[in-house]
Amino acid sequence: MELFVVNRAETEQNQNDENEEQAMLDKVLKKIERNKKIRTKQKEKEHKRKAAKLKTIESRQIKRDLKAKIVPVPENKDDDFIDKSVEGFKEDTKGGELDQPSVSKSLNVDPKQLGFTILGADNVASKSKVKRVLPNWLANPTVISMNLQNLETKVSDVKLLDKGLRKLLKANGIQYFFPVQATVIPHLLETLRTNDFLFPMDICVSAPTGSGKTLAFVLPVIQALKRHTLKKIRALVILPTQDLALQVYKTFKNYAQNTDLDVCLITGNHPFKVEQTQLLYKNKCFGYVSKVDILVCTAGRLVDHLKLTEGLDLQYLEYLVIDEADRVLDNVQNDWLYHLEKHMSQGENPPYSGRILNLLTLQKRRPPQKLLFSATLTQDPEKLQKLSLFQPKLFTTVVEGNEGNAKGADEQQTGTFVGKFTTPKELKEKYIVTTLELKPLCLYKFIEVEDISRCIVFTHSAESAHRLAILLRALFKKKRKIEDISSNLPGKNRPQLIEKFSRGEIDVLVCTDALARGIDLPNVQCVVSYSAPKYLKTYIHRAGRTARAGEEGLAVTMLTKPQIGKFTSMLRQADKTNVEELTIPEEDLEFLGEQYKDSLKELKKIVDKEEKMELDKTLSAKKGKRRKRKINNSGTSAEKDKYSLTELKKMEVDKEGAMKLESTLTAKKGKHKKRKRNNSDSSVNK
Ligand SMILES: Nc1ncnc2c1ncn2[C@@H]1O[C@H](COP(=O)(O)OP(=O)(O)OP(=O)(O)O)[C@@H](O)[C@H]1O
Repeated sequence: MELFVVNRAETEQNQNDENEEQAMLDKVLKKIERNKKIRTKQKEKEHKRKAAKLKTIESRQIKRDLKAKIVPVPENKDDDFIDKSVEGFKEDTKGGELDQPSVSKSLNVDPKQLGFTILGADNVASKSKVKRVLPNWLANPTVISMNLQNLETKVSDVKLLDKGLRKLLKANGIQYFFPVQATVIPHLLETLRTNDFLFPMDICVSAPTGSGKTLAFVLPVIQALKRHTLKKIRALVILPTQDLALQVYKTFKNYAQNTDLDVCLITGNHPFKVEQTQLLYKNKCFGYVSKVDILVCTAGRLVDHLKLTEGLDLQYLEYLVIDEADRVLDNVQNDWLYHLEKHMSQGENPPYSGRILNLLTLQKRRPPQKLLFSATLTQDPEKLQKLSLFQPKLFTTVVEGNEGNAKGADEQQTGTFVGKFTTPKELKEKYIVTTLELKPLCLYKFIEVEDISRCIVFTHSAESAHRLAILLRALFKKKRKIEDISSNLPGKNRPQLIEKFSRGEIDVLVCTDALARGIDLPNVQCVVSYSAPKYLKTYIHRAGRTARAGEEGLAVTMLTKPQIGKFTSMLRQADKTNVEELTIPEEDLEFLGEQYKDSLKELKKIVDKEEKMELDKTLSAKKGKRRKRKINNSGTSAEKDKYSLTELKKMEVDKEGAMKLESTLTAKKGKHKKRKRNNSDSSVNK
């Protein structure tokens, strides 16, 4: 029985195993079947995908063939966006129809109907150039003549101009107005008549260097302000550099001499406190009172005063003049416009929220009239937008072709005129090709051969200006008086040097671009760009230091061979295609070899000496600082007082403070002496 039981159990066990095996087998078979199905599906998909790909490639090929022959944009003669000079744009002279390609014809595809460029084509026709669309006021300016030779407008003919000002002009030798003055002055005087009931329209003036832009704003501003006697800052004139601000200040002073108007200059050339006292004073009854009607300043110094001068009030501003406007607007470091607007919005409700200069018109308050001037005025509407110009008007000169025809005339009629940077007609331009090693010698030879006696040389840095001046001095010996001027020079010395050059006491002035803009120096025969200018604007302003006010002048640029291409293409932007090369034969330079070597040695000697002096100076300054620290830490109070007195005197910052300190010191000394005497007397008595 037991055995039977065991056998039965074994057969049952075997049966179970077989079943399990079968189930497993079924499972595997099912899995294989499923995988097979998936694979065939995938294969089908792959097949379909390949077929589709083949189809797209074929269709693309067809499109490409088609595209290669058709013109993408349908004809529209009035469309400014189509640059008709683009290759492929062929006009049928008979019917004005587009040149229909044969393939498109055969495929029965009309490019006019297509009207779009087919993407992905190999032979893509070059894209048509997108033309700038300017605001109407920029596209349709009032064109000013560039001719300073045949002047037509007599000063006495401009009856709108005040008699006193006309007299002063004559006294200064001005009989006729230059074209920019003849156009802008009457316009501003005319708006002055309507200012009381209409908000004044802002103006932008773009005219060549030396064409008399300064008087175009100085005279109307003086005439407008002298009508009322309210002592408030009513005109703010912003300039990019100290030297230029000083020059404009002098012009204002000159023409405001017979009026009650007070002109003030703030550029940082004087201590801050001194400038503050020039601007205003504090009255016990009325608080802060302005001493100024016309404020001439640099943007940076204006920001300092807006932030720190209590009582400075620009709420009564009638004119905001920005000379060299493109340069001033580029001045982002101090963000003068933001600070000015913030200042002008003081007391506004709601408080400052940006663009106050425009908000004023919305709030029906008279905004200051903005007058922008430059020889290279920006035509970037976005930059001008920053100033929130109110119904602006553009006055500009046009580039004249060789035949004397104004090129811009046609464009002006079509409303696409954008103007170009222009230089005076009297300016001659040349370039000299040389190597870096021979450049100074080349310059020397050029000045000598051309017999140039009044010349400005521009270099890229203060250091190179200084070294070039030393080298030229060594080369010329005493034949020419040469000086260098740069921002490294202390503030007071710069105007002195400029004055000296104006008086003719300096023959060659080597400088950096700090002097490139606006500076009006008489009778400059030639301007040399010793370092090639990087930008067209820089070139135009440098060259503009000569050929001013209708005089003749020469601008020479020194180039190395690799610089020629970039220079000529830069000039092409201003339509200058005939600037000639001026050759200085190398043979002429060869026999100067010994002289050049000696001069270089002298340069090295002087530079070494200067560097040593500079080092000594820094060392003594450090010593001074250490001494100061020592005295502050451990010195007696008498020593401290004496030290701070000398420091104050040195700085000339607070003369009153220095005097007070001096008097307390002498009083202390007196007391000390008295005490000593008393002591000795008492000891004698004893
Ligand atoms: N109507 C005029 N007749 C004679 N000379 C003039 C006249 N107007 C201005 N000038 C003189 O022309 C020179 C150049 O004038 P101004 O400095 O105003 O030129 P600008 O256009 O401002 O030049 P820049 O763009 O370089 O600043 C000055 O010496 C000035 O005295």
